[in-house]
Amino acid sequence: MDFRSAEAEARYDAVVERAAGLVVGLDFDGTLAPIVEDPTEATILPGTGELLVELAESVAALAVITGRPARQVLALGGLEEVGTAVGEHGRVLHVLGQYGNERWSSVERRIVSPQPPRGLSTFELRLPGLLRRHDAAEAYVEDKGLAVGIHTRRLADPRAAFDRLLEPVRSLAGELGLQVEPGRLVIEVRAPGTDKGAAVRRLVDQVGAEAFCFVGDDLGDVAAFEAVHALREEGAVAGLLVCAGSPEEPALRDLADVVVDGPEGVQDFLRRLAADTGVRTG
Ligand SMILES: O=P(O)(O)OC[C@H]1O[C@H](O[C@H]2O[C@H](CO)[C@@H](O)[C@H](O)[C@H]2O)[C@H](O)[C@@H](O)[C@@H]1O
Repeated sequence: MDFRSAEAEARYDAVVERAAGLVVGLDFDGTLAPIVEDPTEATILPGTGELLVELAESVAALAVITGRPARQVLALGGLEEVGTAVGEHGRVLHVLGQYGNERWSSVERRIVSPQPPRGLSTFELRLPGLLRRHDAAEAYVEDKGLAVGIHTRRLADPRAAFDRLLEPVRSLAGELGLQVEPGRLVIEVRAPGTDKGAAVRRLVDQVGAEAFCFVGDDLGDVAAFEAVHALREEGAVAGLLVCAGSPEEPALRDLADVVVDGPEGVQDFLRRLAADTGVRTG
C-alpha cells in the first residue's frame, strides 16, 4: 500500500479514528472486480465479499457506487448475500447503480429506479449507423436500461476505436440531451443530472457520516473523488481517497491519497482497514 505523502497517511489515521461514523464507498469494475473482456463475465474477486462483511463490523456503512445497473451488480458481486451478512452486524450495505440513478439497500431490498431518459431510444436507433460510419460496427453495445455502453475492448485496435468514436458519440448525445461518460474502453451515454459525487454527498447526509473513504479506478470515479475532497476541505468529514491503480487509466493516481494495485491491492487495503478499525472499535 503506497501512501502518496505523510499527509495522506495522517488522513488514513483520521478515518480510522472516526471508524464508527465511517462510510466506505467502492466502485465495482476495476476496483472490486478485475477487468475482463466480456462485461457480462465480470465477478467480484473471490474473498472480497467476506472482507466487506468483516469491515462492516467496525464502520457505519458500506456502499457500492457503480456505473452498472444495480440489479446486475447485485448479481455479479453476490451483494444480496453480503448485504444479509452486513445486516447481521446491524450495518447497512447501499448499492447505488447507474451513477446514483438507482438505489438499493440491504434494509429495503428493492431497487428504486427512474424512467429511462428522453432521447435514449432515439440514440439507440441512430447508434448502429454511427458505429458503421466510424469503422466500429462490431463494438459491443451494452443496453443498461437507463444508459447505453459502447465497448471497444474487443475490437482490433480498442484505443483507436475509442478515440474515433468519442466525439461523434458526444455530438449525437448532446443533440439528444444525454450525458457522455467515458471509461475504460467504454463510452457510456446516460441521463444527465447525477454522478458519483452527488451519490457520495447524499450518502453522507443520509448516514450522518463523519468520515468517508472512496475507492475507485476510472474516470467515472473522479466526481466521487472531488466530492470527498471538497467535503474534507469544508471540514464536513475526514476523507480518504484510494486509487485501484492500472496501467490502463492513470487519471485518479494524482488525486489519490493511496494507490494500490488493482482489485488485489484493494483487498489488501480492505484487510488492513478492517484490522485497524476493528482494533479501534472492538
Ligand atoms: O463504475 P464501475 O463499477 O467501474 O462500472 C463502470 C463500467 O464498467 C463496466 O465496464 C468495464 O468493465 C468491463 C468488465 O471488466 C470491461 O470489459 C470494460 O472494458 C470496462 O469499461 C460495465 O460494463 C459498464 O456498464 C460500467 O458502467
